[in-house]
Amino acid sequence: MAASSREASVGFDTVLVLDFGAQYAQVIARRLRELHAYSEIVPGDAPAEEILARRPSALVLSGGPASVYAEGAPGMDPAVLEAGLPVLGICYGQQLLADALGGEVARTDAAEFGRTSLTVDDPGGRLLGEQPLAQIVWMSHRDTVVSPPPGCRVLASTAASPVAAFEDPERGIFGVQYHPEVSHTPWGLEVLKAFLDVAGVRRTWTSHSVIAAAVGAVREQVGDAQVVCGLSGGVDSAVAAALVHEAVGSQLTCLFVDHGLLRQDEAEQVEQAFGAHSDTRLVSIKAADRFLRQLEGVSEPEEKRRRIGEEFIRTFEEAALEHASGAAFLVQGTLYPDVVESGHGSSATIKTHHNVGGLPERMNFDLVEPLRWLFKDEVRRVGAELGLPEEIVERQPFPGPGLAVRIIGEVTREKLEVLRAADAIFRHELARAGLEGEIWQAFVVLPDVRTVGVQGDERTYGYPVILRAVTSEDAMTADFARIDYDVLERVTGRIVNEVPSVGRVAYDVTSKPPGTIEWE
Ligand SMILES: Nc1ncnc2c1ncn2[C@@H]1O[C@H](COP(=O)(O)OP(=O)(O)OP(=O)(O)O)[C@@H](O)[C@H]1O
Ligand SMILES: O=c1[nH]c(=O)c2[nH+]cn([C@@H]3O[C@H](COP(=O)(O)O)[C@@H](O)[C@H]3O)c2[nH]1
Ligand SMILES: NC(=O)CC[C@H](N)C(=O)O
Ligand SMILES: [Mg+2]
Repeated sequence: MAASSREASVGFDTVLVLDFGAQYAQVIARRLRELHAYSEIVPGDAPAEEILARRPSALVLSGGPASVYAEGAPGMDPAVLEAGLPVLGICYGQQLLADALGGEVARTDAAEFGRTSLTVDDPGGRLLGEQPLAQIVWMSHRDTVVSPPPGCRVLASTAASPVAAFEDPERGIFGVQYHPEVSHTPWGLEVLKAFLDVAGVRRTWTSHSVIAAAVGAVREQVGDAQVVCGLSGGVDSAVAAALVHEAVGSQLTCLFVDHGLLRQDEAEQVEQAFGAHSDTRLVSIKAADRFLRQLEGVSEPEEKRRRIGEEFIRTFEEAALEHASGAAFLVQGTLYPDVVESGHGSSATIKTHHNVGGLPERMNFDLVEPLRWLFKDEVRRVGAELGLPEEIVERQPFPGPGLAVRIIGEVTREKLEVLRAADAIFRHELARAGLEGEIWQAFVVLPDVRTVGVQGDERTYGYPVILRAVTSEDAMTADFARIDYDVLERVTGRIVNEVPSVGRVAYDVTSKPPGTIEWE
């Protein structure tokens, strides 16, 4: 069905991150890619054949919540280590490596969480050889390696970790107790870079080479067949469409669906932006009635996504018959975080994004997803490189299920109107205050409750709305935006005055985690 990972990595040296349940295995993959080494995440316990079939040039073992000496602790197929690939273990990964190779791991008396002072005791090694002897690292552990595997030299220590880093470059074995992937470890990126250098990983993964590889893979996948692309006006589908257009030109027809869950004036704006300056055929489909019918009486978020995902596919199928000679390939702008959050590998399912887990079992399409292995910032760079205008490349994300996941409970036409009006005011005022650039996403949420107020000496009993604005790097983590109270006051004043049924406005100050960006 979907393009396999092997197609994505053709022509690039690949570093596989074996995930042992780390909170942010993605962050390791991101950092490696920042260093221009292509990286993907696989479940830590995947069979050796599966891992080696990807022809990795090196492996990184992630952190994880378990203790290696505990019963049932996640481990790896021993044949993976026997293959002799360069390996870097991080935290749990380091402990696993030590345990597998004859070292010793034990619980320490003093756990280390957060900022920790590290001493490089042996500056003669490859991993830390170029680094300051005293430095700050970020730790998150209770267990520690007390003796390294025979043949490995100890490079560094902290108060609670006698073996905070070890290596045997001859055998390609490296381990660090701390987290080089997080920005709180100032010399962390240098650790990863040193590892890639010793491992001989070629760092050739750039937007330019990504485009060349993706264009080739798309051509090979679709041949001279007709292709349709779900185009939302968002960054991901715009970049996916541009890539596919580059690959197969006039075989591509883009389908924009107005499902009645879009923001104020959005349909017209998308039609204008993409109809005007693009040489790709764009078909605009009015489908509000059928989507809203599917959502009648539905309040559970996963069920909303599933129904919307299915209705998208049915709409695309009909449109492909009518406008694209029954095209059997569907291009989607699916990104890596969509895949990860929908419960890929060993990560938990947070929400089944409509375009991944929300897809129906039966459909008449093979998927073409050239961005399935990319993070958002990487997609933006690819878009810029393909020459897409800045207003498209820098656009804030908007979820495919649209306002349906911002109306808590059942979606009705009346609630859609209330939310659209409030949302337009919030975004307009942010733009006026010049804050759009620093905010990842800003929107309004309509909860399923009523609230008492007083306006013009009269009791009101209307909706509260919640303003949500976040900063983020890749939507995997996020923080609430520190918006000026004056701006919030202006927004609130306008909303309660201009949207009659809203009597109260709140600002959401939750980060992700523990919240998610959307409320559903
Ligand atoms: N209104 C729509 N019409 C057609 N296709 C859509 C629509 N909304 C979403 N899709 C499809 O679902 C995919 C996933 O949606 P998603 O919102 O994650 O991406 P995007 O809209 O392209 O970019 P962004 O994340 O920046 O909003 C899109 O890339 C597109 O293929
Ligand atoms: O196309 C989409 N289909 C979905 O079902 C979906 N759910 C969340 N999002 C968007 O994904 C990013 C992360 O959102 P969360 O923190 O709410 O999980 C944010 O950018 C969200 O807007 C979706 N996009
Ligand atoms: N962050 C981690 O990988 C923790 C590893 C292990 N659970 C410990 O406490 O040491
Ligand atoms: Mg979108």
